Amino acid sequence: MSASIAPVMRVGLYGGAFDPPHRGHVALAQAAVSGLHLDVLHVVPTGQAWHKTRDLSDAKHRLAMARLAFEGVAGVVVDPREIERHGPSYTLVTLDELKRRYPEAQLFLILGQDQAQAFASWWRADQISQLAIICVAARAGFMGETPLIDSIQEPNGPFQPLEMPLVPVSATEIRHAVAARQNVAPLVFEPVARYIDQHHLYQTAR
Ligand SMILES: Nc1ncnc2c1ncn2[C@@H]1O[C@H](COP(=O)(O)OP(=O)(O)OP(=O)(O)O)[C@@H](O)[C@H]1O
Ligand SMILES: O=C(O)c1ccc[n+]([C@@H]2O[C@H](COP(=O)([O-])O)[C@@H](O)[C@H]2O)c1
Repeated sequence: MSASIAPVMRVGLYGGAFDPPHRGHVALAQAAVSGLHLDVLHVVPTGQAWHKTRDLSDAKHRLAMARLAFEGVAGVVVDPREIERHGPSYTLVTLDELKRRYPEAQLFLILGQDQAQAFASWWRADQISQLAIICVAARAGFMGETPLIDSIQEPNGPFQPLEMPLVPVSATEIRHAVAARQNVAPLVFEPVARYIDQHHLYQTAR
């Protein structure tokens, strides 16, 4: 009788400021879970975004909104580990932690195209690509004339494309729309819109 071999677990990491989380974020998470056959996708709101010039909104709000946005999305857990950790939120550290939690798993790092284009500037980027398969979704506004597959293969990348319909929305646009008292219903899910309203977030554009 031959012993059966357990399939390798497939674990994803999808980090972001989620300030606020929007329909593009949820579409990307869904595309990752289904397209990559993930057993679990850790959605990790950033603690300290060393790479952003703007101060992020309070972590407690971003975490609460991420929980509302991703509630009920199959395969997703919202994971506060970067918010609970001290110091800058380096993705390599988070991947190391996930590797310790799932020692036998294949790890996948999920990015939108803008972050893939900035990837060379990340902390210890070369080590990240040894720990995880990096999967990149096309993002409206970042395509230019270059098809996704060409642009993500240079200058340094072992990137794989992640199929996803283009969702033309950004958190910046939402913060500006809220500050301008415009309707953000087409861009965020209703519980997130309600949270923004109840907590008076984004009253001035940043
Ligand atoms: N509409 C979208 N389509 C595809 N990927 C997206 C989209 N919005 C965000 N992402 C990806 O999700 C991750 C987290 O993004 P982030 O939380 O910074 O949102 P954002 O909309 O880019 O915010 P901001 O406008 O404040 O920079 C990044 O990898 C980003 O590329
Ligand atoms: O580790 C790094 O050096 C690093 C540099 C830039 C971005 N990241 C991560 O990439 C994810 C998406 O970033 P952002 O700015 O689009 O929210 C988020 O989890 C960030 O912490 C990570």
